[in-house]
Amino acid sequence: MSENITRRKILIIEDNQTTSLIYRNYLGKEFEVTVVDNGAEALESFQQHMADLVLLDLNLPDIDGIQLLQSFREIDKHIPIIIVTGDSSYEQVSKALHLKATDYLTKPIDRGRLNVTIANAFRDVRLTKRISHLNSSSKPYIFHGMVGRSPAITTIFEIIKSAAKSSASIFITGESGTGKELCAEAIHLESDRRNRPFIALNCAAIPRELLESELFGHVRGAFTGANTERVGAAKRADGGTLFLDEIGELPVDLQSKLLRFIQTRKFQPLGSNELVAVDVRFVCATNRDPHEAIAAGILREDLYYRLNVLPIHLPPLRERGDDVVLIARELLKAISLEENKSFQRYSNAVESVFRVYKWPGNIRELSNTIRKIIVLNDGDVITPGMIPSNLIEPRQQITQSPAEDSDQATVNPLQPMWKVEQEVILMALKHCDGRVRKAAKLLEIDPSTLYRKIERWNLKV
Ligand SMILES: Nc1ncnc2c1ncn2[C@@H]1O[C@H](COP(=O)(O)OP(=O)(O)OP(=O)(O)O)[C@@H](O)[C@H]1O
Repeated sequence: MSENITRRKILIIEDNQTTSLIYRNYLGKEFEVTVVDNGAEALESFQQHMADLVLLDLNLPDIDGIQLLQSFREIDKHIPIIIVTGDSSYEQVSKALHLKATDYLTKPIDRGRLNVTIANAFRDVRLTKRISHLNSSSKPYIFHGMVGRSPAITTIFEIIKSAAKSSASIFITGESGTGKELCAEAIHLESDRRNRPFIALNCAAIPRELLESELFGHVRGAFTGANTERVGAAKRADGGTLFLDEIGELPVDLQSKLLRFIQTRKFQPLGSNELVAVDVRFVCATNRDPHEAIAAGILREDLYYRLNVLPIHLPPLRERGDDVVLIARELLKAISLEENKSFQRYSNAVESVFRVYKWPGNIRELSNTIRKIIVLNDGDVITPGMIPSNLIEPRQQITQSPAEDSDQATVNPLQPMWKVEQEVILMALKHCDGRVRKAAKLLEIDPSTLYRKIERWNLKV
């Protein structure tokens, strides 16, 4: 290795001398560390681009740490900023994460956790750079069944590829229906374990009293009704991947057993005195916010940190831009075939509705909606009249937030012309049950003009 490799720089903002000494001791060998003990100096250092990563204590003598974080983000959107709190107040952490802090640590600082958190933050920056390079070239958009071309999802494809190479545990978060199980399978299929089993256990779908036996198995006679021996998911996954979905639903005492299993790679089936050793890769998922689950005492913090070596957050469908249409088209092909129907495509207006609707149930909701449309209708083209009415709420397609609307109202009592036009078009569409031609007739304009306006403003018909 070259002697001249520049060490990465970490800016530490910490007013407690003992803590900053500990940081120097933990990080000084690997990184070039600069420590400042107040907000003013921190801002000055930051503005001079002295750092590749920032460790920011939120409780500073001269300035509110949250404010400082906000200023840093205004200067640099991408630099990893890890915040440090003394009291792990969820409110403060949540505020900081909302302001795009990369991660957080609570005091006292644990050396292992500090190293993992910093390594993850640097990894994310590397990936972001690779992704922006990839996004400038054309690329396939189906990855192990996951459809998408948006930067939000191609970032995930890259994370999966790089994470699959290691054996480290992976913690997937994301709203319900965002594809967490599909993502876990993709990790397995990308890894060297692909020819060994992928075992998924949905902790929310199994009665609590049966969970331990489902996970670790039991010997005959372990409990009333255990007439035969049962091999649990942990053993069945030997050599492969064990996917624990809805990990927050595991009772806390079972979470301790799982933690021991992860640490030792050994477990005891129910009713047995013998330890069974296996080689498994852990992937787990939750649709809860893990920090909230920890604060609520539902998820053990030590288990979370054990599993969260490589975090993956799946973005909701509404943040994946035009992927919604790409996914909808793939689903149309597959479901039409399954249901023996002849649908070939969506009308432009329907695709506009898909783009504007927020999809709270994400891809599962999209898939269910498309199946419902296909089952209940016939033809080649899916048209607005076939769409369930819950997808079409008045004013939903005007993308301004209510805050923007009210600002506008206080400053200027008159509406801009485009807005008046949008409202009239929406009223007409609503009046005509989304039938564009009928609405065009009512408005005395050409249907093609109306279609163009619907497209341009992404109006929901
Ligand atoms: N990017 C994608 N492209 C196409 N289909 C997808 C994509 N992501 C998910 N799906 C499909 O959406 C459905 C929901 O996915 P999955 O079960 O993996 O979500 P989940 O996040 O695990 O949901 P839950 O939190 O409710 O368990 C599945 O049918 C899956 O095949």
